[in-house]
Amino acid sequence: MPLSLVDHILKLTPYSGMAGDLHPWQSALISLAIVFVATIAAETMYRRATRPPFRPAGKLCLVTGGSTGLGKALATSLVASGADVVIVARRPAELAAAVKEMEAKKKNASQSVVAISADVTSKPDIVRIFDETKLKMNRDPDYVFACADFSSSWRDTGASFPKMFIDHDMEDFEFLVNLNYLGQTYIAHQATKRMIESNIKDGKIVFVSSILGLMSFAGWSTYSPTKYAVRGLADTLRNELQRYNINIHIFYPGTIFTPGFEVENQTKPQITREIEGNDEGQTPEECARSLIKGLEAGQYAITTGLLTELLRTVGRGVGPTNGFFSDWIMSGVGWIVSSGFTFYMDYVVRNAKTN
Ligand SMILES: NC(=O)C1=CN([C@@H]2O[C@H](COP(=O)(O)OP(=O)(O)OC[C@H]3O[C@@H](n4cnc5c(N)ncnc54)[C@H](OP(=O)(O)O)[C@@H]3O)[C@@H](O)[C@H]2O)C=CC1
Ligand SMILES: CCCCCCCCCCCCCCCC(=O)[C@@H](N)CO
Repeated sequence: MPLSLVDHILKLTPYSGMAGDLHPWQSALISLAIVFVATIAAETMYRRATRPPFRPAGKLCLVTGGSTGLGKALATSLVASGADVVIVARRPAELAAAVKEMEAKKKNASQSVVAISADVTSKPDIVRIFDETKLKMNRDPDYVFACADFSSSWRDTGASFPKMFIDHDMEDFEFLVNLNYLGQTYIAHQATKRMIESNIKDGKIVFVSSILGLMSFAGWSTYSPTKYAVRGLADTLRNELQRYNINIHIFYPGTIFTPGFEVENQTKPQITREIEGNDEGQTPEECARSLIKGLEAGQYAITTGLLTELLRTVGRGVGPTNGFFSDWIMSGVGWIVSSGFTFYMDYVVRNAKTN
């Protein structure tokens, strides 16, 4: 029998004695394994060569919602890695306290940490955020992180979340679209303009969605749709802004133990609590670390653990994977698990004694 390609390769190895003895099936299987390993190696090399760089040292980072919770943990970590940071939120006292904490984390004395009090739902404020940044820092931001959220802010609006659909006022829906969806849209829009104007190289805009941008259930009728919407925007801009060398990322955290989380728990229906109880949760610092790890790996869609990984891969739609084969395998598991979730969530809702 003529020698197969595998036999020729075997002859180059310490197993050269086996050349010619292989069954055609064995040859075929070994060939497949070789192709598989070579493809994964090529993919890994290609990803490394093309991944958008994340090097915060010396960069100007703008973090909305940077005074508490995830935004604050993230901004603090950016300061610790040598970045200049601007944090944006409304309440001046929280901003000042956060800046003070961050000052202590600076790597070198020349770094600046600045706070801007502004409302991301106000169009004039959006422009002012970038004008003030330029005035105070003398340049436009390299990286923009859109972390501002409703959670700690509903107290002064009268709106409250989460609730059952029928218990909401119509204004509640409008409020969250303005803050969670339009707030991130406006920030990204203005950031894009400034980055193009200033010819920023490898600029970054990071959107913050949620596990509730990948799945939803009872209690989240106002919030979850805005987090799905953020994904629609991120998917669009990831494609469109490549022309300007602006890299887009979207983050899907699960439960984070933040001030916002405490506030939302005040109105959280029992059903919502019960379903959410399956999520372990993270501290803001752990969550910020997950985000940074994903940025370092150059991932477009970044998650925080197995649960969000399963949902990300099973619901990818059309967009980049974080690994062609690994995501494929993960999505197979996700396919089964997400069907289980559906039965479970419906069971909880149908059998609940009260809302
Ligand atoms: N906590 C959780 O369980 C989860 C949170 N997320 C997401 O993570 C992000 C951060 O959440 P989290 O850390 O819990 O939020 P927090 O409520 O702890 O912090 C919210 C931040 O946003 C600021 N903010 C609120 N409204 C506005 C506004 N109109 N203009 C400017 N700044 C504003 C707040 O300051 P101020 O009120 O002074 O303006 C504060 O700095 C959000 O996008 C949230 O949706 C995702 C998954 C889970
Ligand atoms: C087989 C049975 C398993 C059932 C699994 C169901 C798991 C669901 C976990 C959902 C966690 C929701 C976190 C909300 C995060 C968020 O965005 C809010 N905190 C808003 O701030």
